[in-house]
Amino acid sequence: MKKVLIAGATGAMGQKAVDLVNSLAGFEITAALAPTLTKENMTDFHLASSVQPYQTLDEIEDGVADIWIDFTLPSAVYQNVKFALEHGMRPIVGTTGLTDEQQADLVRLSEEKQIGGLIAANFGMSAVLLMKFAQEAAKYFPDVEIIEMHHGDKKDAPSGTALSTAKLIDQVRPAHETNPDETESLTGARGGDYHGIKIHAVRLPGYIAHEQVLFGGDGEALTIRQDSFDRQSFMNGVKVALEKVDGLSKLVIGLENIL
Ligand SMILES: NC(=O)C1=CN([C@@H]2O[C@H](COP(=O)(O)OP(=O)(O)OC[C@H]3O[C@@H](n4cnc5c(N)ncnc54)[C@H](OP(=O)(O)O)[C@@H]3O)[C@@H](O)[C@H]2O)C=CC1
Ligand SMILES: O=C(O)C1=N[C@H](C(=O)O)C[C@H](O)C1
Repeated sequence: MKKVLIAGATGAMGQKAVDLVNSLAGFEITAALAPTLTKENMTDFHLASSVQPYQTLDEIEDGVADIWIDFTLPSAVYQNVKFALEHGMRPIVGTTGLTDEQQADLVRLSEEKQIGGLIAANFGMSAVLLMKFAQEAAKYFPDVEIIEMHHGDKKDAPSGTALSTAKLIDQVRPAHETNPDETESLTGARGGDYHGIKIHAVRLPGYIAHEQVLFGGDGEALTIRQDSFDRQSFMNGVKVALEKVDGLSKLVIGLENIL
């Protein structure tokens, strides 16, 4: 039986992860971490009374879990994953907001400790395919902008998926010219900028997680779009990660690299 700790167990994604692990044979939630989680309110979050609740990292005992699932906050994820690796737990990380330096640092630590895990900006198949198709299209359409649309509670912008999409496009797109005369009469009107790729972040109630990649060419355009209508859609990817994490020898970046 693999022992699992869920960090962010009280959150929107953490709750989906709790239900997933509760439903899987061969895995057991033994611990959960969230600042407001207590012995008293644990069952409200579908956690069995045998689960050890923690509110802070320094309370967590050695050996309490083999696998660390993380759906927390951009401000917490680096310390969490570092803690997991330093205490022999295999991280499966969905939380966004890690900088390139933080990610590289965690990969180095995982190599040093020889502990496998996964960091995935998006566990949904439609988003993984969107990123793959967008990278392919960028070889032929260097003029591209990204629009990501999320629920109003999202803390980080742009989304991790949009940033990953921009990085993948940046790896392959040919050099191209931008309009040197462009100005903004309203700051931010042209969106965020990743190496010349504009990213526009929309936050509205009713939305869950959606992304469009717009390519423009001479007299034609290509739009690639994905929609996550239900957070349950991310759980297929988390399940694959749970099944494969034992076979990984370091932190892998991107769900596509373990499929
Ligand atoms: N990779 C993917 O496929 C997906 C990734 N995400 C990402 O997952 C993350 C979480 O999203 P979501 O569930 O919507 O967010 P929520 O705000 O709903 O949940 C955040 C959770 O983190 C907990 N938390 C807050 N601070 C800490 C801390 N210092 N240590 C540990 N836990 C903490 C909160 O606990 P409390 O309730 O006690 O405050 C809560 O349980 C985001 O980064 C989001 O972008 C989201 C969807 C899919
Ligand atoms: O906060 C969310 O909801 C999501 N976060 C991830 C991201 O930032 O890309 C994945 C998905 O977009 C949902």
